[in-house]
Amino acid sequence: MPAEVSRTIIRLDGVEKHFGAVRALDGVDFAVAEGECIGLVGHNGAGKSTLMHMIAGTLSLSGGRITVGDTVEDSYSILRAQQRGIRCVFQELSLCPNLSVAENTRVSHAALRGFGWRHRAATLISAKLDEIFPGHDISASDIVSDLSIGRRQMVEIARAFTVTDEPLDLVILDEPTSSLDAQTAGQLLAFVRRFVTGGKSCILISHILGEVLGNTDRIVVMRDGKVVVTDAAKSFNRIRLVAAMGSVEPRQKAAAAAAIVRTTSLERVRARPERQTDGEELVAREGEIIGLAGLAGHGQTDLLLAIYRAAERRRPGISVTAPVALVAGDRQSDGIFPQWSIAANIGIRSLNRLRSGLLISPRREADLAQDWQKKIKIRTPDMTNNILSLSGGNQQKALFARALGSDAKIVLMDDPMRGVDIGTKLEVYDLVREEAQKGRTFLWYTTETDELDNCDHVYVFHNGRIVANLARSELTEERIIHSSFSEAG
Ligand SMILES: Nc1ncnc2c1ncn2[C@@H]1O[C@H](COP(=O)(O)OP(=O)(O)OP(=O)(O)O)[C@@H](O)[C@H]1O
Repeated sequence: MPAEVSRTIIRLDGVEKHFGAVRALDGVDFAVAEGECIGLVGHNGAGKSTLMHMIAGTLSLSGGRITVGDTVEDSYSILRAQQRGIRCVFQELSLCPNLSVAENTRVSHAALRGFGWRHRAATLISAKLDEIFPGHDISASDIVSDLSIGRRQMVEIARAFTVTDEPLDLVILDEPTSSLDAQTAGQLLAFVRRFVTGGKSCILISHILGEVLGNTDRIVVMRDGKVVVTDAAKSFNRIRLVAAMGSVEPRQKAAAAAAIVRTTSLERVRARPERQTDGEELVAREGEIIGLAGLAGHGQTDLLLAIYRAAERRRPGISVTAPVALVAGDRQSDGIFPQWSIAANIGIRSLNRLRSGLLISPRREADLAQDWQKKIKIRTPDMTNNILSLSGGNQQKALFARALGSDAKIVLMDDPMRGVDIGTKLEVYDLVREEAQKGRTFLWYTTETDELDNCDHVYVFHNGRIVANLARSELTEERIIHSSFSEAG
């Protein structure tokens, strides 16, 4: 990026944001130049999303100053940001579920009105989906609630890049690849490079450090509400980046390689996907960590949910022999109870243990919550705060605590590490392996190939069927991708 000649799109000076006692932003200076892609990284709760809310105008400042172009903005707002060509794709998706993809496009473009607006909206969004995600199978007439979370994320991203009568200079992408499989994420990152090469700007927030190192021009590291390091992306490697975030150096490969001794072959789950016709089944035993892999939306989540339901009520083709807990991947729609405290959200799966007589003991609930707050570092001053006061990654940690803190012998994980920072991820991997050693069974769907290193063996899915069963020694990215495109017999 030729910094001296580039126009500054937006500048923040000494920006503060307080939520009660929490200083989410504590004097942040930050600027975006024309034609650059900035990578923004930091631990869960570091303040990344809050900073993006400032730039997108969705939250007001507690202190400091915002300048867009040459204008100091005194009453900056979401409307003003849009007029100045600034858009944001937030972590929590904002599409209206009961509307179609085209109708959702109309919602963010007032210019799409009058006769034939529906057709114009459909053409606009379809063209952008084709440009960013060639080969996608989303129709403009699809109703959003019928789409998988990954496809919803694709629509939300494509919509942010559509242009009618308002300018478009800067797009903020807050963990945009969290629900996308590796191939779709690659399409998006390639598009982002084309976008910035064309003179536009992007801010990319991601916990997948390879994405940031490989696709951005400049990296900004946040820690506890402050910007602690800003430098050219090429001056970082993984070790420097992880150190700047204040986390430990990744060691999962070595740890995962540690021999896992199985003492029993007690079968816990046996499940055949509905569309499986060749007799192949998923089998999970006591103390095993079983991976589910393949392109997103190819039946992995469906099978986990079927197993979850089978624990309640018999289903053909599935046998489950012990209590089950689920860590949902889509925390917005089936994970958290938004009206409840963090502690209540964690305790809900352990009510029997928390009961004192007929009532839930607040003391026991608080103890359980505190114990897990320490174990996986849920960043909050008070576990009785509402769950929505947590950053996205910390909400995800609370869902982990709910499942691991329960008495379930079988834990189903539906791509649960999305949005969890690298330091915590490694601790959770250790925890999962420890729990497996003690006899728990894990079924773990993940879109991050690295995570499969923690598994004893991995079932690869394609078109709703198991197409390969790979032992840990056979696991390579190429092998998984190759299997992902093959057909079951
Ligand atoms: N509405 C709110 N009420 C109270 N506290 C909040 C609210 N929103 C954010 N916070 C707090 O502000 C801090 C920064 O949160 P933020 O969401 O910006 O973090 P983040 O870096 O985006 O984290 P993650 O990687 O988990 O998404 C956290 O301590 C969070 O709990």
